[in-house]
Order: sequence, then C-alpha cells, then structure tokens
Amino acid sequence: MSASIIDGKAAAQALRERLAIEVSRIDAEHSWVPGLAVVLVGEDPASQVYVRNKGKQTAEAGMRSFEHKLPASTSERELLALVETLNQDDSVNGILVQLPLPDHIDAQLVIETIDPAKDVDGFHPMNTGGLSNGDPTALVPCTPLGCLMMLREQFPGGMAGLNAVVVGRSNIVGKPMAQLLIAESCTVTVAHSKTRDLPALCQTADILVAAVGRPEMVRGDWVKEGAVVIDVGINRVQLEGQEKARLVGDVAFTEAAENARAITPVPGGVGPMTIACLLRNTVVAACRQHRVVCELS
Ligand SMILES: Nc1nc(=O)c2c([nH]1)NC[C@@H]1CN(c3ccc(C(=O)N[C@@H](CCC(=O)O)C(=O)O)cc3)C=[N+]21
Repeated sequence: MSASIIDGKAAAQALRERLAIEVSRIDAEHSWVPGLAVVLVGEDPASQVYVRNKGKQTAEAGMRSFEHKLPASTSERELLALVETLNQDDSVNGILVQLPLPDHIDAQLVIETIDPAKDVDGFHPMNTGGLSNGDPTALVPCTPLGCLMMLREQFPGGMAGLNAVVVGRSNIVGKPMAQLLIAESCTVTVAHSKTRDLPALCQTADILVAAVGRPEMVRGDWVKEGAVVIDVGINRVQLEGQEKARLVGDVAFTEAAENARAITPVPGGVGPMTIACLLRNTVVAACRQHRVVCELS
C-alpha cells in the first residue's frame, strides 16, 4: 500500500478560516475580539519558528496578538509578575509562555501561575486534570488536539477499539495525546526510552503517534500495514555538504509511507495544526470568559 499524505497545512488553513468567521461574528455581535499573549524568554530556535508563524496567523484570523519578548536573563520574579499582569488584563484571553524556559526559571511554577481560564496551552494542572477526568471544558494542549482532529478525519466511523501506540511520554504531547485517545475508546499504550522491543509494539498499532524528538527513529517496518501514522517530531538536521538544515520528523517518512494507509508529513503536518489549535483554544477561552456561546463547528 502507498499511504495518502495527510495535508496538515490545508486542514490548518480550513480551521483558521472557520475561526476568522467566528471572530468576525463575535466582533459584530459583541464588539470585542479574542486576544492572545505570547511570552518568549531567550532565544530557543524552535520557539522562534513558532512565534514567527503564530503572530501572523493570529492577526489574519482577526484576533489581537500581544508579543512579549524578554531577554534570557529575565528573573523568575519578573516573569511571574508579567503573567499576573496578563491574568488581570481583560483584552488578553489566552496566555502562552514559550517552553523551554531558561534553567533559572521554574517552568512548572510559571505554568501554575497562569489563570487556568487563559491557559490556551492546556498545561495548567487544572486543565490536565480536567482532560484526564473527561471534563469537556478543559483546555486541551494544542499539538495533541491537532493530531486528534486529523485522526478523526481518517476514521469517520470512530476509533473505538483500535490499538493506539504513542511513542513519547512528555507532558506537552505524549501524556495528553494518550488521554485523548483513551477518550476515543482506543486501547492505548504509551512507549518511551525504556520500552522493550519498541518495533514489535509499534507493529500492533492501528494508530501510531511518534513524539520523541529523535529524527527518523520510527522505521518503515515498525508500521503495520494500513496503520495511520502521526509524526509529531520537528527535528532540524544538518546534512553534510548542504548549507541549510532540513526538517525531518520522528518517522522515516518514505519507508513508513509504504506500509501506512495515511501519514502526516514534516513539515506540513502536525506543526501547522498546532498553531491553528492555539488560535481555536483562544477563541473558545475568550467566549467562556465573556460568557457567550462559541459557535465553532
Ligand atoms: N508553550 C509552548 N507551546 C508550544 O506549543 C510550543 C512551545 N511552547 N515551544 C516551542 C514548540 C514548537 N512548536 C511548534 C509549532 C508549530 C511549528 C510549525 O508550524 N512547523 C512547520 C514548519 C516551520 C518551518 O518551516 O520551520 C511545519 O511543521 O510545517 C513548529 C513548532 C510549538 N511549541
């Protein structure tokens, strides 16, 4: 079988178009627009890519974008004070503090300082707890949410009873992805660096989500015939004799595409959907804060 390629870029654009329509409806009926604040401390390259695309797309959807770029030397106290200011600011409906943060800042403390109602990353314990309890009002982390949306398109009849393997157990992707798949009634296994015989485990997966951050670790023969493969990895690899770094996923794409029924590419797969879901979470959060019904389909 040769896999169909899941077009995350197109799916993200379609989602952003629906968001723009909802934002203009809200503006017309209620005279406010959702606002998203992004805080970047220091100069992590992955975060810079993210911020670049995000600011543009927030504005294109008709929303307000507030960027706070702070030097790497910013103290924990200063960052917490900024978060508290943003918590109090009614024009800010969503707050995202880019991770990773410099070592001298306690990232968990920063996350726990964000008002859970404005935590559009879905990292606050109130939201992670809500997700695991099946609370429909919990804000869901953007990357796993984007993966779920693409999976739902692949399984019009639902995912109940399917074997899902999530490779990676991070708080940002692996754990919340597993929760979402459990809620879809999949049988979920979370694999990680200590997992024994990872290839054999992956071969049992109807749904395989790779989120480990290791370039092309998942090989073609790990993929079951007809599986749907979601590649969350965004790895910059420097090839010899080439000037520019190339982006590759956690999955060896060409090999895996021979066995998979459908697969996300890198770039153009999960990445664009992550940003679109961030905007979605901001619109949803803004509607809740204003106690108006969100009419997103
Ligand atoms: N609090 C927080 N939340 C995050 O969600 C978060 C973060 N911190 N820190 C950094 C990482 C990274 N991240 C990306 C999202 C989209 C693309 C993206 O759109 N990638 C394009 C490629 C862009 C390119 O060409 O370089 C694609 O995959 O097609 C990349 C990276 C979100 N992150």
